Amino acid sequence: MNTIPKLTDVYKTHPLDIPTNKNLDSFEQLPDTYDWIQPDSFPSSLTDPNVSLSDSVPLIDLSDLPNAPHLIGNALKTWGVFQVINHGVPISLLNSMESFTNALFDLPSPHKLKAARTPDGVAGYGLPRISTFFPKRMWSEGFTIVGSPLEHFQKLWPDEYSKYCDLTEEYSREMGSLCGRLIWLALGELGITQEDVNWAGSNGDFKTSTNAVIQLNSYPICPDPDRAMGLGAHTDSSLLTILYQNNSRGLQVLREGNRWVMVEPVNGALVVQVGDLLHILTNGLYLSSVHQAVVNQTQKRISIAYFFGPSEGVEISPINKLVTPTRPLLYPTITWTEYLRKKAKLFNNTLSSIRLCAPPSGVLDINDHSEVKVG
Ligand SMILES: C=C1C[C@]23C[C@@]1(O)CC[C@H]2[C@@]12CCC[C@@](C)(C(=O)O1)[C@H]2[C@@H]3C(=O)O
Ligand SMILES: O=C(O)CCC(=O)C(=O)O
Ligand SMILES: [Fe+2]
Repeated sequence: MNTIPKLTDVYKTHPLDIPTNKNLDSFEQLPDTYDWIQPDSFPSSLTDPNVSLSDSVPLIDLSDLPNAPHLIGNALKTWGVFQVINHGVPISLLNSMESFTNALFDLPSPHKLKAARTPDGVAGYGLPRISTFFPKRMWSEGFTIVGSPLEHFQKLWPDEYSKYCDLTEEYSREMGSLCGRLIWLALGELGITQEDVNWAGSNGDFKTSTNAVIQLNSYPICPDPDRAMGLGAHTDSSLLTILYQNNSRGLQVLREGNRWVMVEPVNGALVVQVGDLLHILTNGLYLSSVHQAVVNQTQKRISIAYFFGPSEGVEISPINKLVTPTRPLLYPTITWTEYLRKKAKLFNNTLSSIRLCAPPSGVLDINDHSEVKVG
């Protein structure tokens, strides 16, 4: 029988033992193993006076009904990312998730290691798998939640695990419905209706056909932030990622394939990013956002990424209506698990490795990551 691999089993065929970071708070100087100094990297609006500061990621008010859909479509075609306010997710929930994330990373290292990710697993405490693609270590810690976090939370908080399980479940529910809303607004701008996406479910709410992963990130204060890197340049594999960042700069997005732009924190806003699978679904029309997280010397930073993707077994391929004589089929059919397995080996070259033909001329190809320099 041909069984469909579960998201939690995706790395069973490609286990990786990634050493966890030492307690980063204890360093007064940047150790050589964390020294990224990047002479060839793209300029950044923070460090390079030639990079325009007026270039800022679109900020969209979701309650601005006549205009929001069009602004979303434009942002995803040109940036692959925008910030959203009036999104309907209670600010109190965002604050609670922020406190919970701080509580998790503030636990002593040996305690956090009780919930360490196994080499062939997806969930738990540790450095993201992408760290193995970079020659130097990343100045961060992560914790990944897939499905129920019960087992891990029981180890971290034997007395309080259930309140944290309830909190992450509520967060997942709210983020899932926001993702559903945003996807339909974004697809609607391309003339796509529910009939064109048969896997979205009979009422189009994606409830039974999607999966979610929550990634908690922590970036401790760094003694030499200009030489270090929190999370190296990458795209997300999801359809859509919704990122909450506390009031501290760090997230940068690659603009027009040649410069980094800081995503300025806005109170209560969420950052919405196109992932590789939405890029595939829209036959390359929406750009998968290339991004990285830098660190700073004054404030600890946390972020919470919600990756919204199709369930195991759902096959993603470019929507028929978006394949035309002038825009031929760019990608083959693929599931999220198949894609993640390829990405575990090919990282930023995964999209270009499965591309069926060159993108139409005149179309900016920021998703050809073979040019992304990582220092
Ligand atoms: C479903 C997933 C997306 C993700 C890989 C993972 O299996 C679990 C963590 C996710 C994350 C978070 C940090 C950046 C990233 C590129 C990584 O290495 O792990 C993403 C992965 C992704 O989107 O490809
Ligand atoms: O911390 C950030 O701002 C970025 C996090 C991120 O890109 C991720 O978790 O995939
Ligand atoms: Fe990311």
